[in-house]
Amino acid sequence: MNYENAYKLLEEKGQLHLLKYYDTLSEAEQAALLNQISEIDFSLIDMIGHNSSGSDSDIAPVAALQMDSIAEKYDIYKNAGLEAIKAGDLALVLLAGGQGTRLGFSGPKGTFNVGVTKDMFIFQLLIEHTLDIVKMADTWIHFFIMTNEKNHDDTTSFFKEHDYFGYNPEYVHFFKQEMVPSVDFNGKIYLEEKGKVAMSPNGNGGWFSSLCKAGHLDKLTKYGIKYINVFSVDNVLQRIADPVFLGAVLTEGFLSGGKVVKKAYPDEKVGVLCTNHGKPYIVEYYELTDAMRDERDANGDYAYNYGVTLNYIFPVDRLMKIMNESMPLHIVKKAIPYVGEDGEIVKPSEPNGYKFETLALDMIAYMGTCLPFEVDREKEFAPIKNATGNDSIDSARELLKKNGYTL
Ligand SMILES: CC(=O)N[C@H]1[C@@H](OP(=O)(O)O)O[C@H](CO)[C@@H](O)[C@@H]1O
Repeated sequence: MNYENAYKLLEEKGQLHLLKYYDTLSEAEQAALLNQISEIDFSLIDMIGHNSSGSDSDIAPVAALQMDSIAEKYDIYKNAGLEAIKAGDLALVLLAGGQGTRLGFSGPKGTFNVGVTKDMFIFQLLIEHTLDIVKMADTWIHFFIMTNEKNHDDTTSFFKEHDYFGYNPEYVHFFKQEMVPSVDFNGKIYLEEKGKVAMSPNGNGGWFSSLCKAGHLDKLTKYGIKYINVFSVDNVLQRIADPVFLGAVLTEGFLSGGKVVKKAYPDEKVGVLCTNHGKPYIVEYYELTDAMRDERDANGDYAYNYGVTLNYIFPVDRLMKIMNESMPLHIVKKAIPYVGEDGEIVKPSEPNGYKFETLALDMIAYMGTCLPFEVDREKEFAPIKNATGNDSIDSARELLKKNGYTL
């Protein structure tokens, strides 16, 4: 895109301020800015005021497949899952494109070292968990890793430096999460630097379209992959490619599944798997009303007592359908650093605009059915989200120790 075209487009969209410092930029910076402008999806900005989440809902709880029932059919599930893994039906997608702002760690989250006396990187732990299954199934499992524009190079070089922690590099595939612009409360796109539009990852629901845009759809087809186990980078204890989970989804006749844990307390920051108009649905913790939080079932237990761990199994054929659907867009208030009136960079501590996100949990609604599969939180749920307190490095270290890890 040349300057004239960019000018015309921005004038039409009411975003001409993005060129305010154009003349002061070097040639390379000018080219980079024009390139960024050419990639902006302006239709997002028209959605402000039309947040499509949370409207017209009819929410009801669903019963989880609990650990005691799973134990009874453990061998049946495990064998069914292993058979599918051996047949090459399962691939993995690690969501590592987030910005990790809450943790206050500037590198890619997966490169964070939870070890104390020795190195134990988050990526390393996740790969080691997967290697357990690779050995059990005696087959490599395709391992896709979603990064973002900002952490991609650091992530890929980290894996190379550490020899992929023993994984077969031919089975590791990286792709970048798409970026969307951040805007002020009036829909004006922010500049992050004089020659740079403020962009942020498009939320974890964008992973499948980003995977496809990166050209990996061919691989899914070529390798005959039928299911994808998608999971977050932050839970260092989670079981990945878990044959028991996959086997339960398959044998119980569900189209998808989500691992859930019994909530530690009613306000725990986990999404709850339920139904909306009879279809599987997740109410995120910040959308859970007090009435839902306190509702009891016939046994006197909390009705929405199970939270998702962000570890799902999705069927590839349904994911392909989603590509043509427009996923609900969450317009989220955030504190966005920007170039102020005087040209200086401002770092606000309070929200000053919106970011646009689609969420992985919204994909559930397109899956037909979803099995809430209970796992033991002491053994499988150690998310690292914050620097201290709940879901922190400290709490994760405690849980790792309880599970026999020497840190
Ligand atoms: C959008 C999304 O997927 N949110 C997830 C995710 O929460 P965050 O606070 O966004 O990290 O991880 C939680 C589990 O740690 C899960 O319960 C929740 O639903």
